[in-house]
Amino acid sequence: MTDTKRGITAEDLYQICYPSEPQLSPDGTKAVFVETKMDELRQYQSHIYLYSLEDNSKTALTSGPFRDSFPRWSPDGSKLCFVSNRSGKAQLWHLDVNETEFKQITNGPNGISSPVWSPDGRSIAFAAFLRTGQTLTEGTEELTEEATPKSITVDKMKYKSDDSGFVYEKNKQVAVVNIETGSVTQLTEGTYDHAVGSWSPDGKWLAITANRSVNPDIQHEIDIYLVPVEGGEWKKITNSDGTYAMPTFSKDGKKLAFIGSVADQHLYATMKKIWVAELDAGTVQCLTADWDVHVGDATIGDVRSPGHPNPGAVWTTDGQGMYVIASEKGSSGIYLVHLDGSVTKVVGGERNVYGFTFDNEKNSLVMAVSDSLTPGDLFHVDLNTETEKRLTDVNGELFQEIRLSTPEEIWYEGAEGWNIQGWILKPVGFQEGNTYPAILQIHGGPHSMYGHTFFHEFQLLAAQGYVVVYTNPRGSYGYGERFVQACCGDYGGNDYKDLMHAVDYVCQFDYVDETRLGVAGGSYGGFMTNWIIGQGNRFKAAVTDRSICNWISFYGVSDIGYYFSAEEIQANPFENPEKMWHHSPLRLVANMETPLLIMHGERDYRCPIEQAEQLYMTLRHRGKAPVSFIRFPGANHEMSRSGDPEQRVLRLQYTVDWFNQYV
Ligand SMILES: CSCC[C@H](NC=O)C(=O)N[C@@H](C)C(=O)N[C@@H](CO)C(=O)O
Repeated sequence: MTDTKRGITAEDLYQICYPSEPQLSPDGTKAVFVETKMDELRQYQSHIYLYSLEDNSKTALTSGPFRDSFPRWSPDGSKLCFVSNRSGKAQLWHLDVNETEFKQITNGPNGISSPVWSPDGRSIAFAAFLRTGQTLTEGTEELTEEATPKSITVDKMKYKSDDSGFVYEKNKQVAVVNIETGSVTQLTEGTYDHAVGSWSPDGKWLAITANRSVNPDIQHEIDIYLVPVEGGEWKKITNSDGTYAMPTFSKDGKKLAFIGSVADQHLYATMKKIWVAELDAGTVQCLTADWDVHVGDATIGDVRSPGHPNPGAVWTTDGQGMYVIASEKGSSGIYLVHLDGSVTKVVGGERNVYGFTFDNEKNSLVMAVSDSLTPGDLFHVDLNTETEKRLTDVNGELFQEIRLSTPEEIWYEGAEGWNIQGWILKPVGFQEGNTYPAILQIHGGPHSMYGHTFFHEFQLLAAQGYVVVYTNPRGSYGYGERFVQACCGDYGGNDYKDLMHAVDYVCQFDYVDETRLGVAGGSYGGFMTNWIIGQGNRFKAAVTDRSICNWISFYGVSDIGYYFSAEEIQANPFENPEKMWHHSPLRLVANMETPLLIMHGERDYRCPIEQAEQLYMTLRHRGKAPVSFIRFPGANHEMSRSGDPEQRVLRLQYTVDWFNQYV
């Protein structure tokens, strides 16, 4: 039979869509969700859809060239609110389920996010960025952001963020809007960032998070607070000893569950745990202290933008536990954490659960799931019968014409005999007896996890005839706390060896042509790519994206530089510049002879473009290896995942062209 299917292309990105944020209605008969896709102008659109679990119909509730998100049911299920940029900035909108008209509720000067309904359905709490002195005034007063100032006085260290740009004068504040009158009450103020958590069941308290330390530049702790909605004294729940997030009240209002980690020497290289506060007793306890698994979705992909609102800890009705997403060995699933600390896997499998909504009455859920061959779809799970039903197939038509490669999982011996997990993607159209070039892909973070999720770039390389190898070296999530922390202070040491052992492992297969190897990675993965080509000429070509090459300059220019390198490199430029330099690939340029493609976003504040500029200039000056430098105007660190669609496609094309030319 002739295979009429084709390999995936870079431009297929324009067709790929995905659902997210499923939210079951209070009666459990329907779910709303967000579907994100690109329009004919190659701009993102996201719309709110309604899925009826009774007749399996799917209806678009919103449309047009807008980004709609955060759909949330009112407690009685008669209304929906959502966030939309349809009037310019992201504002809160409101929709009566039986009507088609939307009503704008907020008019925050810099947009709003994260709406949460009050239990009586009269108000909605939300978060908004506000400049010092700026307020969320009542009603619909027209407020516009001032023009770019002629000068900027920087008087704090956390003054820019890759995500939000220059935040020198803005802070995230929590407010409550009455949906009938539109009156807004701002609950927080000052030069601190706050985030909305949940309402107490009696509607009197709002659980929020904030870093209100004396010096938030240096003290990174985030605390949980209870704020009385009608005014009065706040209650501080945690003790400024860690970073805590997403507090949710138990149904009886007596407990608060949240996700976080204690701040010891590690801020990032620490797995998130589940915590519970007993509000009357004033105690806080870590429920999962002995569970060596990261709470949250650590999976890294390149189709969905990271940081989709995650349900956090979802209490069971009997208050005896909570459902969470957690990440293990390349998969993320749903787990039930009991109050006694025991944990039951509720939804497993080789896949990436990136969102869910639970129906306690029916003991069922709707989840958003990706796997190696699916960018994302919604599934209904009935936990009584342990049956699953696929609700959407949003890329079904497109993927009918595409031949994808199915990854094969590998476990191999890394440095010090450690067991390392990885995957091999054989070329599309693979034929026994043939040999193929291979590309090693390295993820960033370094505290993230490759896994059972869709990766367009890998499929594209497989379609171009490459074997793609991707593994989780030490530093990755998914294999316990010791594994996550094992790269700290040793960048380019055993993490590098774990990756080289992966290359040795795949080169033992007859189908891999070990004379035709390439290497690619982004961010920390770009650091490692630079490091690898500084070690010798094993690879024929390399692609380094949003990379780090010099920890000394990174310290002062990255939004996280001054504390990220303290933990990850375990050095700073004023006490131990030698160590900073020792771990900097720029130190190794004299050895670099591998043809290198450098790609970087010009507005990347995480790994600023000066990193790419230094590497490019030094390599050009030496003139030993072909080097090409592609700058992406306006792009930030997230460009390859959620940036301008045309830039994303260009980036993929440059990558393929570079490997096709040199490998
Ligand atoms: C504020 S998040 C903490 C820093 C984060 N590290 C996570 O482990 C990070 O941004 N690190 C970059 C250097 C990096 O490697 N980023 C990765 C993962 O987001 C990337 O692919 O860009």
